[in-house]
Amino acid sequence: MSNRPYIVGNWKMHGTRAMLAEARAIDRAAERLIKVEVALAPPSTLIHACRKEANLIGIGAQDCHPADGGAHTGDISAAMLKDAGAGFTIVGHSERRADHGETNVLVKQKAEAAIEAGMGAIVCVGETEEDRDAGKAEATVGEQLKASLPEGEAAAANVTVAYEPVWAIGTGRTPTPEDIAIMHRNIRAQLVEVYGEAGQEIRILYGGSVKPENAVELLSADDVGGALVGGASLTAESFLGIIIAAAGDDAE
Ligand SMILES: O=C[C@H](O)COP(=O)(O)O
Repeated sequence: MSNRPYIVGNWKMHGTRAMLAEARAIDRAAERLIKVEVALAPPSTLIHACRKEANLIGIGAQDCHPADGGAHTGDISAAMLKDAGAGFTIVGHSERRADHGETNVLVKQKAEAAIEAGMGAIVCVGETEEDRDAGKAEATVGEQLKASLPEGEAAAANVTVAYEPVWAIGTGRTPTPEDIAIMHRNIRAQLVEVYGEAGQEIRILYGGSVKPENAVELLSADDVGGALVGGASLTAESFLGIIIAAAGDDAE
């Protein structure tokens, strides 16, 4: 596992070509922040343009179809995303699980399709507020993970896990660093169970209302390998605030 924190911006359904200036500014600043690995997942329509504008940061997708190709109107395969310039894709984001009824089985197929196409896969998991209130947060995330993690020879080397409590996404609410550490410890144990020693090397990101003001605290929780950032990744100014927080002493 790279020791560098991995900070990924998920632009969700935001961004026209006017936002390429933000990608350019992030890319330019990332040159100085060599201790942080930075990536952006813009909407698919901007992947190619972002790849051309930004040379240093990673560019990825927010989803992919599990099939190689075929009669799937409106969908995009992993190979097409790779061809457009994506080096990874997010799969199983809670917004897709909720809005499109995506199951763990489908998330696993998508992760495997991404890896098969030569990309990385960021597999998202996270409990709802009801799960947490019922004391089922760890069990829920454990079940999601068990059924969503990709199999295959290249899986462990190309998968990243993002723990995103659904109730923390876009709400300004966050778990305590202790709660994050407990969840990441469980996720780590499961990764080792599935992938053996290679599971120790897989990065586990935290996502959910990460902002420049709370990034140091959230990133300091045990076994947090970086952050998956939504709203605060939409401007270079706020995203760089998080990247600088992640860089710590190496910011300048
Ligand atoms: O993919 C990113 C997460 O859903 C977090 O979004 P947020 O930072 O706007 O809470």
